[in-house]
Amino acid sequence: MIKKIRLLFIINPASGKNRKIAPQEVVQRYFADKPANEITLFILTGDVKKDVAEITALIQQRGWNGVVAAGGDGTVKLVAGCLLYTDIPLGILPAGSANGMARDLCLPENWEAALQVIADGVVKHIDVISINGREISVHLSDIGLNALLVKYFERSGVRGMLGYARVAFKTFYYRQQFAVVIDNGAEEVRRNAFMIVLANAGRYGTGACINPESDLSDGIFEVVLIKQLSLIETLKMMFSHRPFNPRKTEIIRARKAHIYTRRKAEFQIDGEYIGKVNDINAEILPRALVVYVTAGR
Ligand SMILES: Nc1ncnc2c1ncn2[C@@H]1O[C@H](COP(=O)(O)OP(=O)(O)OP(=O)(O)O)[C@@H](O)[C@H]1O
Repeated sequence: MIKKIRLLFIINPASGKNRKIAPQEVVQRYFADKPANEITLFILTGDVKKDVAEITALIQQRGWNGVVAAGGDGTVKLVAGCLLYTDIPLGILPAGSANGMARDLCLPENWEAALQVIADGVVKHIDVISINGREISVHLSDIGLNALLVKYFERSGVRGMLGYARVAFKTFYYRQQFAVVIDNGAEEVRRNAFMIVLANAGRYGTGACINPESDLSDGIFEVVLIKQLSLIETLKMMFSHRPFNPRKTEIIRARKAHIYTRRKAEFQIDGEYIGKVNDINAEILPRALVVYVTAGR
């Protein structure tokens, strides 16, 4: 008997700026010869509050087999927030410009192959980080240098690798160290750092490995401190995709952490610039989210 699946697709029309074909076309084409399946499309409007309210209501209305985020990490985060503790699996159609979470889950970049992963129905429970009790981070959040890069990048409107490199050099030029106190319940650590990462996952969308200890289902997250930063090191991490020099980083494992910076610093969550902060309470929500994964991974 053919298994019937009922899927809700949340599509971000603004993700992956330069794409030639809309994800909904690929979804409709993929399911055209599978009429037993029921597909519903929801196109995000950009009004986050309204979108979240409508998606939450839709999720509660019907028995979905899965809800798919078609977009980048920001879209994945938005949909994940609506699915926490529901046991409804989250699928990812990597339609963003960088797709860090899809990469960390080793999902295929090709959309038909990514849809096949969802149709295959293999799932895994993963952790999520709660931030200040009102936000979640599924992938990587950080304070300092990279958040400044995200801010410049969002505001500059530039696209593509060359535009990214230009903004990255500008960010690097204006880098600043700041004093930070990190308390994970077991110890209080005082350091100077250029950047502090709250890492559920391991790699940025560029492929740069920031957290070699990443395990999405281990019930802990890593606080990664970048204490020294040279241009060569940064380029190496961005383009060779090897982990950052361990002598210049420090990794603190935590279930809960309080992070305090004397001076306010830039903050980003899953690729979205949040603003300046100096006080963050982060806590792991173990296995709060179910995701579709490639069989055998
Ligand atoms: N209809 C829309 N118009 C404009 N912006 C939108 C719309 N829907 C969602 N957004 C915004 O898109 C952002 C999320 O984009 P997302 O991160 O998924 O894509 P991306 O930036 O292309 O990908 P990546 O994070 O992989 O670089 C959110 O800030 C969200 O508010």
